Amino acid sequence: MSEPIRVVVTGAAGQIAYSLLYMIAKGDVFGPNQKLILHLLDIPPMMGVLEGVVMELADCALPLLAGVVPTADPAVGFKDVSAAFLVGAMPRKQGMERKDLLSANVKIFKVQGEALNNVAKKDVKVLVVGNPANTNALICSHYAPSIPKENFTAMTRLDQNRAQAQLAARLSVGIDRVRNVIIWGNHSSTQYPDAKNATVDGKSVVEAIANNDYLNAEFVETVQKRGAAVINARKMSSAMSAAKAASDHMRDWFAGTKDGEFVSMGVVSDGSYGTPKDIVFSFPVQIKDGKWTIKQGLAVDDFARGKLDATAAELLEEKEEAMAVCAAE
Ligand SMILES: NC(=O)c1ccc[n+]([C@@H]2O[C@H](COP(=O)([O-])OP(=O)(O)OC[C@H]3O[C@@H](n4cnc5c(N)ncnc54)[C@H](O)[C@@H]3O)[C@@H](O)[C@H]2O)c1
Ligand SMILES: O=C(O)C[C@H](O)C(=O)O
Repeated sequence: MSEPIRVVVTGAAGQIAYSLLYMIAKGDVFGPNQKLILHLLDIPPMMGVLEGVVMELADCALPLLAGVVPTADPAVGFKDVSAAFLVGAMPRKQGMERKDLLSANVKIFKVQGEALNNVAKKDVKVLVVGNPANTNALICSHYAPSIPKENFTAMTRLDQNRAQAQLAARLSVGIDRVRNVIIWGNHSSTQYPDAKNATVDGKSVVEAIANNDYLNAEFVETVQKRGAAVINARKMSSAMSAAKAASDHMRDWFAGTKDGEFVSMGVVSDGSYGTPKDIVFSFPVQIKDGKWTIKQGLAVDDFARGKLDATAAELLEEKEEAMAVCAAE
């Protein structure tokens, strides 16, 4: 059993954290042999609720959980952490787009970037879940210049899981038989869920489904709008599935991807696939020894090109607005 690592979850009194903390503390993310000290960061008015979460974590009687640090102070929350789940932010309500949250939420990620810069381990792996996730991750990295840009990622794994589930249902096969579906771009309704490189039992999904109208329209729109559909039904945004996706994202980042497989993560663009540099764009990545690399050489046809350009344009607009909000602080 190795020494405990410190892991922070922000928004620890909120609904995603309520599912996520249990997944982390029972070993789903860092494995069955890795002890943890969980740092739980939220805002001062939520400290009473957080006390209840701390009690429940204790009552789960989890052998891997070596300590819990509840706090409203980012300097304590981010101190010496090896992994950071940045969940804490306002969720959208019915009728809103995720970018409507930008001016309220982006300031949180400026403050937390500065705190990570000052007190976290320099090799901390940061996953931004709070929306608009891609742009918040960019801002967080911008205000943490002593930590490599590669260490900041945004979550599009929920979109990937949704896409995989849609394809598996369409094909009437188990979820684990569908691989390598890609989410390109922003975690927003401009994202491009791409089944063209996906496989079912190692064979092409495009050939198995044999219906390009479905793959280019209904499939894309269902995944793009799934978050809104959950909000319309639950009157609250997705939480259990978001926690599962955050757990999947961080597990793969630490443990690596399987040979021949890739997963989607929002990462700082290096210009791959003709995208603008220095925005956080979701790409297919392969991961080895804790480092991700963008999967190169996949075909991008004219249809896909239009989708990639549209989602990149939205990210450039969000970046400009976010930088202006932070500069005005
Ligand atoms: N990327 C994704 O796929 C994805 C999926 C689902 C939800 N989300 C986003 O995740 C965020 C959280 O969703 P939720 O349902 O858990 O919301 P929630 O309102 O239940 O919880 C958010 C928590 O964050 C806390 N918080 C606010 N400001 C904070 C700060 N400065 N520091 C620390 N904590 C702070 C709040 O007090 C609250 O406890 C939202 O922005 C939501 O839109 C993203
Ligand atoms: O859609 C939302 O606002 C929440 C989350 O980003 C989701 O995709 O479910």
